[in-house]
Amino acid sequence: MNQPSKKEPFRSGFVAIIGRPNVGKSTLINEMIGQKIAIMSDKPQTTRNKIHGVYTADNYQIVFLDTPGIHKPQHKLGDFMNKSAVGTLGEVDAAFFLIDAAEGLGGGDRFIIEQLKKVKTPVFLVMNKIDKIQPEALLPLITEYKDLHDFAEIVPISALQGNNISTLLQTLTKYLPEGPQYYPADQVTDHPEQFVVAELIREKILHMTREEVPHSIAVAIEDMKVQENGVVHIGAVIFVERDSQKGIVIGKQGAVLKEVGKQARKDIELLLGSRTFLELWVKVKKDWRNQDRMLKDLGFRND
Ligand SMILES: Nc1nc2c(ncn2[C@@H]2O[C@H](COP(=O)(O)OP(=O)(O)OP(=O)(O)O)[C@@H](O)[C@H]2O)c(=O)[nH]1
Repeated sequence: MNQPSKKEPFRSGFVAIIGRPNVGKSTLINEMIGQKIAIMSDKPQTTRNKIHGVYTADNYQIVFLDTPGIHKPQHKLGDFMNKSAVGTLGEVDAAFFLIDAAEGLGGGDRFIIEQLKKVKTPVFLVMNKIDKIQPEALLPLITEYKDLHDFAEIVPISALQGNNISTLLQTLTKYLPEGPQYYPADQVTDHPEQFVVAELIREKILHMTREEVPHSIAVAIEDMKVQENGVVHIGAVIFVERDSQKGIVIGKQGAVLKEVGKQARKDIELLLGSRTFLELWVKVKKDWRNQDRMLKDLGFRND
C-alpha cells in the first residue's frame, strides 16, 4: 500500500568517475554539483582517491570519487596504479564511465572497458558532448559500446550545456544503498576526509553496540597524517557521556572496540585509497553536548 507519510530511508554512496583525459569529467562534476558543491580544499592531495565533490539532496547524498590511473599504463608504476584503481572500482556503489561521443570509440576507451570487466560494480555509460554530434549518430555509437560491455545504464548528456544531467542523477539514486549523510549539506569543511572518517567510525559503533549507546556519541579525529611509508595514521577519540557507555563501546577485553576499528579501517582505506593505521580511544565527557568549545572542535557549527 502506498504510505506517503512514511519517511523514505536516507541513501548515500560513493561513485567513481572515470574516462580518458579531456572527456569532460570536471565539467560534469561542476554541472552536477552546481551551487551545492562542497568545494574540496586545494591542499595537495595526499591520498590516491580524490574526492571530487559531494552532492546532497533531501534524501540522498553522493560522494564522487576520482580514480586516477585507469588509463593505459606506460610503465610499471602505471600498472600498479591501474591495479589499485580497479580495486577502488570494485568497491564503489556505481561508476560513471564518461566518453566523448564526438570522438567515438578508440583504444583508450577499449582499455578502460577491459578494466571495467574485472569488477561487478554497476557501470553507467555516460555519453558526453552530444551537442557536438548529429542525433542520428547516437544510436550506432550506443550499439558499438554496448557490444563491448553490459552497462547498467546508458545516459547521453551534454555536460557543457547541462542536458540530461538531472536524469543522470535521478537514475543513479536507484543504485545507492541506505546510508548515512557523510557530509553536512551546507558545510564546507577544511578537512573533508576527516569528517567522513569520523562518521564512518561513529556508524560502526552504533552498528556494533546495537544502539545500546545513544546516537549522541561523538567522534573527534585528533590526528591524521600520511607517514613516510605511505600509511595514513589516524588517531580518533570516541566521546561518550557515561562510564557505562564507555564499557559498552570497549566491550569485553576490548572486543567491541577492536571490531569497530577493524570495520572502520576497511571503509577508511577504501575512501582514502591508502593503507591506514587507526588508533581509537574512548573518553567520558559528561554533558559534552552542552559544551560550546567541544562542539566547535568536533566541527559542529553553532549558528
Ligand atoms: N561541446 C562540449 N564540450 C564539452 C562538454 N563537456 C566538456 N567539454 C569540453 O571538453 C574540454 C575538457 O573538459 P574537462 O571537463 O576539463 O575534461 P576532463 O575529463 O576533466 O579532463 P582531464 O582533467 O584532462 O581528465 C573542455 O574544453 C570542456 O569545455 C560537452 O558536453 N560539450
